[in-house]
Formats: sequence, C-alpha cells, structure tokens
Amino acid sequence: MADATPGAEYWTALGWQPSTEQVDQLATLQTLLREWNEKVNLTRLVEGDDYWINQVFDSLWPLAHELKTPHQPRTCIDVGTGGGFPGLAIAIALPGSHMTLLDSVGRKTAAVEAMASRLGLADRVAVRTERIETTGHDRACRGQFDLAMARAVAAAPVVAEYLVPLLKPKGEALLFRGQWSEEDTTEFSSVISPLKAQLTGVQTCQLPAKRGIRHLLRVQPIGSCPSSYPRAVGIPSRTPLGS
Ligand SMILES: C[S@@+](CC[C@H](N)C(=O)[O-])C[C@H]1O[C@@H](n2cnc3c(N)ncnc32)[C@H](O)[C@@H]1O
Repeated sequence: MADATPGAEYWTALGWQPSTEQVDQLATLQTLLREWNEKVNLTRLVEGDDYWINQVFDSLWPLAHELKTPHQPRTCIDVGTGGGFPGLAIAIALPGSHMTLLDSVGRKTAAVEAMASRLGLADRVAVRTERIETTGHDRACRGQFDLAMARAVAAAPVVAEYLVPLLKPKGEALLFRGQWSEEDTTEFSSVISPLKAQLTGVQTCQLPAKRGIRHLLRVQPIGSCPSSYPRAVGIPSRTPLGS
C-alpha cells in the first residue's frame, strides 16, 4: 500500500498541478521502490516525507519552467539514475518527454527498467547500462539531448564533463547540487570553459518541512564540445577539470 499522497499545498509549493493519473503514478512508483528495495539496494528514501520531499519534490522543483509546457517534446537523459531519480519522476511529470535513464550498475538499471514498464512508461523511457564516459562518445547519444541531468553523482566539474557532450547546441545541463557558494560559482565558471560551455544560472530552493537547501546549476554550450571530452573511463573523477 502506498502512503497518503500529499495535500494541495505541496503541489502549490512545487508550482505544478499534476493530473490524477500522474499522482497515481508517483504513488505507484513509491510502492515499486519498496518492492525493488528488498532485492536491490536502491535508496533509503522511500517512506513519507523522505519519498515525497527528498525524492519527488527534490527531483521536480528544478523543472519549474519545463513543467509549464509538459507536452513539449524533449529528449532528456538522467546520468547516474540509481533508483530512478530524478529521471522517473520527471518522465511522469513531462508526458511529452523521452527519457534515457543511465547507470553503470546493471542491478539498478534492471530495477529501473522494470519500474518504468510497470508505470506504463516503456515507450518513452530507455535504459542504458554503461559508464557515461563511454556514452558520451556514442553517436546515438552525443549531441542528442535537450536536457541532460544528474543528481548526487560526482563533484560539479566531473558532472559537467559527463553532461555537456550529450547536449544539442541549444540544450541545457541541469546539475542538482546540495550546498553551493558564490566562490563555487566563480571557480566552476572558469573550470568548464574547456568544454565550450557556460554557467547560465544558479537557482536555490528551500525544501518543504525544512529539509534543507538545494541548488540547481544550469549549463549551456557556447560551441561544439571538443571530441576529447569526456575523457576515458575514470579520468574525469580521478582528475576533475580544474584540478
Ligand atoms: C549516489 S547515486 C545517486 C542516484 C540518483 N541519481 C539519486 O539522486 O538518488 C550515484 C549513481 O551514479 C552512478 N554513477 C556514478 N558514476 C557513474 C558513471 N561514470 N557512469 C554511469 N553511472 C555512474 C552510480 O552507479 C550510482 O548509481
């Protein structure tokens, strides 16, 4: 059984009015996560506010702009999706989107693929089991996405190297961060210049119920990302840009 779904004030805080079907899908996702968590260690954030705030709200607040045009066709990729966040929540909230969920751990992608199928999303959710450093050089993915995103995967310069090569010329990388400072902004802006990309915005959100501050970095290409990026598997995290 899923918990009670959140009240109207929750959706108002998010600035999004989901359909009944979308609320049902999010509640079903919670049930599926519980089931899969017994077989695969996906996430500990499954119950009550841990789920509705730290998973669902935290996945969707950065998409406030996109949630206004949910049926617009968009190609999206969630890199290091783990148990399916933010990607599955966004696939539910943006019915016009095609979402690729990527993780290098096969047990996780198998669970995420099964959950997407049970949610009726199989026709617009693709799953890849791969290191992103490899995906970034695959012609089927390089330069193909309107939105490339990652939450809790690596330090910001590492994530930028993972995401920028995947973007269309007018695409956008969404880097979900916890703490972030003005000093970080200055440093990060110069660190990503070799990728031919620029930081176009930093947004801040206080999660409901005082569950902490979150930041979102928006990064856009200013030219064609050099073919040397992403560097070989393991190099971006061992020797992050700017180190
Ligand atoms: C801490 S989990 C975060 C999962 C999810 N994004 C979330 O916020 O709950 C990080 C995930 O990123 C994946 N990951 C890390 N580096 C990766 C890489 N280079 N390529 C593919 N997946 C990677 C890990 O396997 C792991 O599942």
